[in-house]
Amino acid sequence: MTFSDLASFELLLKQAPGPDEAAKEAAQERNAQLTKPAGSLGRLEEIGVWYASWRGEGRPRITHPQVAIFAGNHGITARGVSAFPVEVTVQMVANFEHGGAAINQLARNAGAVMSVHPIELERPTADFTQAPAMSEAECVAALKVGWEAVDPQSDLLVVGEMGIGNTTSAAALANALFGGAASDWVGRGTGVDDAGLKIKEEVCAAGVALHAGKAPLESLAALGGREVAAMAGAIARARHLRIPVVLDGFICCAAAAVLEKTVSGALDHCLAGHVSAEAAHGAVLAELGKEPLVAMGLRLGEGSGAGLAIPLVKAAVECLSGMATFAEAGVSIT
Ligand SMILES: O=C(O)c1ccc[n+]([C@@H]2O[C@H](COP(=O)([O-])O)[C@@H](O)[C@H]2O)c1
Ligand SMILES: Cc1cc2nc[nH]c2cc1C
Repeated sequence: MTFSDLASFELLLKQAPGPDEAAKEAAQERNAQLTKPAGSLGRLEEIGVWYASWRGEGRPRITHPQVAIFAGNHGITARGVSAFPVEVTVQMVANFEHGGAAINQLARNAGAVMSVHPIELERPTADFTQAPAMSEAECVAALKVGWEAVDPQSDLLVVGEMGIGNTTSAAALANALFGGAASDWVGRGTGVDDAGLKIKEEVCAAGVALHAGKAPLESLAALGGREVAAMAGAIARARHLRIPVVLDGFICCAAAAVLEKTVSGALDHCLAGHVSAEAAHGAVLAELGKEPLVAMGLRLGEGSGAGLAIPLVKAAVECLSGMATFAEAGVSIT
């Protein structure tokens, strides 16, 4: 299964499998018999049943979580939209590869295997206030990096990103997808001051105006970045492989939103891992109808919020599949 242009990628999105209703019913039935008052594990119960429905098993386990980190560089960094220099992208890729980043610790903490995918860092995207950030072919190539990064053997996926300037790209994408004003979607990213925030707003508004009226996947090419497209590709592939996904912060969710806006329900196999401190992340989650698992004020990206949430998803599945039923434990119901 593959794609060669945005139209064939869209077709794949439309052909994606849905949840397994028999597995869902089996998990619900099992959940109802476990040694606890009905509903007393709260959202853990919902998450366990949701996970079972995507895996097609009434009593699943999570043994092979995967964290895939994508990196890209952005032409709009020349406009002064970040608190950090563009070289930090490649430097952080080296840090990921050497195990020194926050996500390395969070992935290990979660028992996840981590892969790092720098995408043509030496060739930044075009400044989207002047031209589309990527051609269709460049966007398709980046979608494919994500598509191919997913290990078919994994049973939970986190996608994360690294890309100086990408909160501006994500803000423009969210603005194009959801409407409103640039000021609704820009935030401080790595920590820009008020002057930087104003530049971000202008850059976002100019990009959205230049590329107005495009379909969501075309907006991804016009306003996104290579790491943004790769995350979208990975999330779409995970759906085909029935691998549930934990979404990360603002940039990850902007990438995911492209899929949802292309095909409604395209993110039904995804949970929101956390709500980032980036100003508009909550609004993106609200648009996607996702309730975050964790709200701890993170605004790092690189998959960190989702990595932090993996153990919660594991906990839900362990309870569903590992607990004894009332009958097995000899615990009285009445
Ligand atoms: O995930 C988030 O919500 C998030 C919020 C703020 C910043 N980031 C990270 O910071 C970088 C982008 O910030 P900036 O200021 O360069 O646009 C990029 O590498 C992201 O991983 C990520
Ligand atoms: C140091 C640093 C680490 C990051 N990790 C993800 N985005 C980042 C941005 C910066 C600046």
